[in-house]
Formats: sequence, structure tokens, C-alpha cells
Amino acid sequence: MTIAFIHEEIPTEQVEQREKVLSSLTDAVRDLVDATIRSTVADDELDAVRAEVEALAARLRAAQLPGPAGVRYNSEGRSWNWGNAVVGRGNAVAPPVDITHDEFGSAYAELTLGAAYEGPPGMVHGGVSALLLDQIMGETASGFKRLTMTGTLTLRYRRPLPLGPVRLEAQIDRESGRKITVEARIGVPGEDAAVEATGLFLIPSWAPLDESAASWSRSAEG
Ligand SMILES: CCCCCCCC/C=C\CCCCCCCC(=O)SCCNC(=O)CCNC(=O)[C@H](O)C(C)(C)COP(=O)(O)OP(=O)(O)OC[C@H]1O[C@@H](n2cnc3c(N)ncnc32)[C@H](O)[C@@H]1OP(=O)(O)O
Repeated sequence: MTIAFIHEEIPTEQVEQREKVLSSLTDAVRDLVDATIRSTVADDELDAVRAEVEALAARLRAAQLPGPAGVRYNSEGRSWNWGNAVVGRGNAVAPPVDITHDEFGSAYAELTLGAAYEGPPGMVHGGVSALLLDQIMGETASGFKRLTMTGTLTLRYRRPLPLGPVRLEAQIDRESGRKITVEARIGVPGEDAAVEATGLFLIPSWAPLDESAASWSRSAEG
């Protein structure tokens, strides 16, 4: 099965305007998720809020894509993946992460994980750490110059990670042909890593080794 990118000829300026407006809505929905988890209002108030939320969902459903958002690009080399589970600007389920690629083969991110990402009481869910690490490692392996997919991801959970500010770092350790090994970690900023990861990322046999000339590739974003 191949991975298809969708060519959609929307001018970059318009993509960016839409992304800005969509991101604000996503932030508000994320806040709604946090507010829902932590709310202690009375049951009838919860019920009244549910009715309003259902009405809002119906307004958004007035015009919908037939399926998931996919990865789209225009011929100016701007691409957007607003549904992505980790970096999708339209995805309120995604942690609020912004990944910085400071050079090819190295990336970092800082974000704050709130109540929606809890596993053990007060701690980040291990699957959420894995989710964030998989994305930053995949982007690092790809550098948006080639398509890479996670082959094997190995995680060592060394100490619990409290909810709150976290920092992720990833860098390519080595590569050979279609195999790229990436090392990464997540932890409280300035402290020893809570989770260390090693991943083998593969350029699928059906994909080119280098796609830097392809319209979907770009240098700084997921
Ligand atoms: C999300 C999609 C990408 C979107 C791109 C957006 C654009 C921006 C670009 C990039 C940013 C990236 C950001 C993404 C971050 C998120 C990453 C994910 O979550 S990815 C989803 C989870 N992963 C899968 O679903 C893979 C499922 N597996 C497969 O599709 C295939 O198995 C694949 C492509 C991994 C390998 O298939 P073959 O046909 O290319 O390769 P064969 O011939 O089987 O193997 C080649 C060599 O690799 C080893 N190998 C194969 N699979 C391996 C594995 N799983 N682990 C270790 N080694 C493996 C084999 O042993 C072989 O080694 P020998 O050459 O003999 O030495």
C-alpha cells in the first residue's frame, strides 16, 4: 500500500490564513477538553453544556471532508497535514507541540502536557510519550527530504514524567541505504530523560531515496 499525498492548488497565503483561524479553534477545543476533564459543575450543568457542544459540532458538520484530512500540498511547496495525530493544527486531540528542526538530522520541542495526557496519577501516559517521540523521530529521519515510516521503536521508561512542561530531543545516530536510526528522549526540561528511545525508520522500497525536489517536501514543519 502506498502513501498518497493530495495535490490541492490553494495559494500559500490562503493556506496560512486558514491554518491560523483553524489553529485558534483547535486551541479552544483543547481548552474545552481540559475543562471537561476537570469540571466539577453540577450534572444538569454538564447536560446543558453537552447540548451546546452538540449544536457546535452540527455547525462544523455543515461542510465536511468525506474522510480524514490527509497530507496536502500546493505547487509552491507548501504542505499541510491538519489532521495529524501529533502535529495536526486542526486536531485538538494532538498534544500542543511545535517541532523545531535546527539542522538536518536534529530536532527538539518544548510543550506543556495537561490533564488530557495523564496516565499514572499526575504523570504523562507512556503512550503519549511514545506518540510524541515517534513523531519527532520520524520527522528527524525524514527531514522532509524523504518519506520515512517507523519500522521499530524501542522505548526505555527510566522514571515517571510529571504532567507539566516537557522537552523532547531527537537526532539521527546513523543511516545506511533505506535504514535510518534515530535516538531521542523526553523529560522535564533541564533534568535527566524520563524516556529514552531508539528507532529504526525506513524509506519504503516503493518511495524514492531523496524527494527534496518533490512539491510536498519542505524544510521546517510537519
Ligand atoms: C504517517 C505516514 C507518513 C506521512 C508522511 C508525511 C510527509 C512528511 C514526511 C515525513 C515525516 C514523517 C513523520 C511521521 C512520523 C510518524 C511515523 C509513523 O507513525 S509511520 C506509521 C507506522 N509505521 C508503519 O505503518 C510502517 C508499516 N510497515 C511498512 O509499511 C513496511 O513494512 C515498511 C515500509 C516499513 C518496510 O517495507 P519495505 O517493503 O520498504 O521493506 P522490506 O523489503 O520489507 O525490508 C527492507 C529492510 O528493512 C527491514 N525491515 C523491514 N521492516 C522492518 C521493521 N519493521 N523493523 C526493522 N526492520 C525492518 C527488513 O528486514 C529489510 O532489511 P534487509 O535489507 O534485509 O537488511
